[in-house]
Amino acid sequence: MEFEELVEKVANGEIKLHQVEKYTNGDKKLATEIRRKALEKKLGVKLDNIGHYSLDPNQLIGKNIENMIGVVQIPMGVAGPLKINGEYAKGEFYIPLATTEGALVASVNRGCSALTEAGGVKTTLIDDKMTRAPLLKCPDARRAREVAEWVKNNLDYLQEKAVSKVTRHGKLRGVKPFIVGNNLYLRFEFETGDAMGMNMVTIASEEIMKVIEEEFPDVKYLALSGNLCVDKKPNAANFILGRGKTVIAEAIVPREIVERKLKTTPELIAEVNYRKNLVGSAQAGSYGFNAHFGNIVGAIFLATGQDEAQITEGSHGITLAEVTPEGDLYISVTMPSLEIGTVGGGTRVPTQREALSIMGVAGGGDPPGTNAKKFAEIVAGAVLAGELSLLAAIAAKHLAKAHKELGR
Ligand SMILES: CC(C)(COP(=O)([O-])OP(=O)([O-])OC[C@H]1O[C@@H](n2cnc3c(N)ncnc32)[C@H](O)[C@@H]1OP(=O)([O-])[O-])[C@@H](O)C(=O)NCCC(=O)NCCSC(=O)C[C@@](C)(O)CC(=O)[O-]
Ligand SMILES: NC(=O)C1=CN([C@@H]2O[C@H](COP(=O)(O)OP(=O)(O)OC[C@H]3O[C@@H](n4cnc5c(N)ncnc54)[C@H](OP(=O)(O)O)[C@@H]3O)[C@@H](O)[C@H]2O)C=CC1
Repeated sequence: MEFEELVEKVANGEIKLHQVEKYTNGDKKLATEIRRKALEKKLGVKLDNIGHYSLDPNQLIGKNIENMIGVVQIPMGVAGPLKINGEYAKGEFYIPLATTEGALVASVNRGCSALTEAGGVKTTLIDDKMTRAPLLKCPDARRAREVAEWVKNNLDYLQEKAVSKVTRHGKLRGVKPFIVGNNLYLRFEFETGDAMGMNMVTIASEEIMKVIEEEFPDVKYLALSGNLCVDKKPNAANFILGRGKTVIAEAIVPREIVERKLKTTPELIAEVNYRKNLVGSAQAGSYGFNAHFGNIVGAIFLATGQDEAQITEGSHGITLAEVTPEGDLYISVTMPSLEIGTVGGGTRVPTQREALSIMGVAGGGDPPGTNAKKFAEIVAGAVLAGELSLLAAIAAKHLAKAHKELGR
């Protein structure tokens, strides 16, 4: 069939959007063009910019996207250099940020400048795991408790019998059972190397369920995700137990730098932080005891091919600010659930992979897991820079002015 005829048939519904590849000999780039042209025709709109891209749909469709019609472009800026004294990230880093919010990159850049001049950010990884919590319906709570005990005592067996069959890097390292009435939620914890790990742990958890169904025929495996994982929703479980990387970034910023570069004082930053980020957030019932983790996490996620829905949990966390006995500023960010990876998912899209390469974290680490850990430390450092700058701007009453000048 000719191009125009195919466009017409897709526009009038004779060929469904997801069936176009059947008529292009599997050429996904051509199918992408046909879908977009058909949509233009049907809706009477022009989609020229969406149709302008360097990515190859043949590499993306079937791995990263379905019904592809083109690409959305988000401007990418860079903040830095940011000096990080981490356990995995050591040195000065530039941070790619994809955003359309004017003043955001300038703000993170200012934070990087102040922190680097102050000697850098110290980062500490507290925990690293990806979780999946299948749901089992048991005859009663007592049976649920028995099953949970069996699972706790048989992790090595489950690793060997189930997990190792479907992944090399995925390792079952723990389980936290929750019982509600006759429902059993098994929150499995896995190491996932450099992958964020959701596909890996989902596939592994299904294998585990097969073993459990065999072992406990009276127990009904009902759902692979029982919502105690917890994926892509604000929640207390991840805030308390952690998910993905749990990471802390901290720094001491000398008073002189706070006054010169941030136009305020350590005392005012500490007071604004206490009354806004701690008291204000408590009153709001928020899991974000911070000013804008979501801004920096979101911009880095979009730039580097992370799962954008997990910005939700990335926005959880606490910012602390206090004046040291020497009169300088101590500031820290504690991020309980930063779900990120440097392999898999959107990280293999060429533009996103280039963004990861700016930080020296594209692909798998040697040994596996070290690249993702390094990336987590860099993200936490960037979040600290963003918090410092925004808190300072609010303390100095510069927020509205900054957004008038850079954001409209
Ligand atoms: C805008 C600034 C940085 C000006 O800050 P300033 O101190 O007036 O700027 P400056 O010209 O004196 O320069 C100081 C440093 O800022 C950086 N800088 C300065 N200008 C630029 C620029 N154009 N591009 C890149 N970097 C820039 C740069 O690093 C420079 O130092 P240097 O490196 O030159 O030694 C400051 O006012 C600021 O950070 N404001 C806060 C803006 C912000 O954080 N916005 C985030 C979004 S707000 C939001 O979405 C969340 C919110 C607020 O609703 C959450 C909540 O409820 O709290
Ligand atoms: N399935 C679901 O329920 C959900 C899926 N997602 C999506 O899942 C995707 C991410 O899943 P994820 O599991 O991270 O990625 P992948 O599914 O791509 O799994 C990672 C792959 O990389 C391989 N690998 C090679 N080198 C390494 C290394 N150094 N460290 C770790 N793995 C390595 C793994 O092999 P091996 O396994 O043999 O170790 C595996 O095949 C995203 O697209 C996300 O949007 C998000 C939420 C839920």
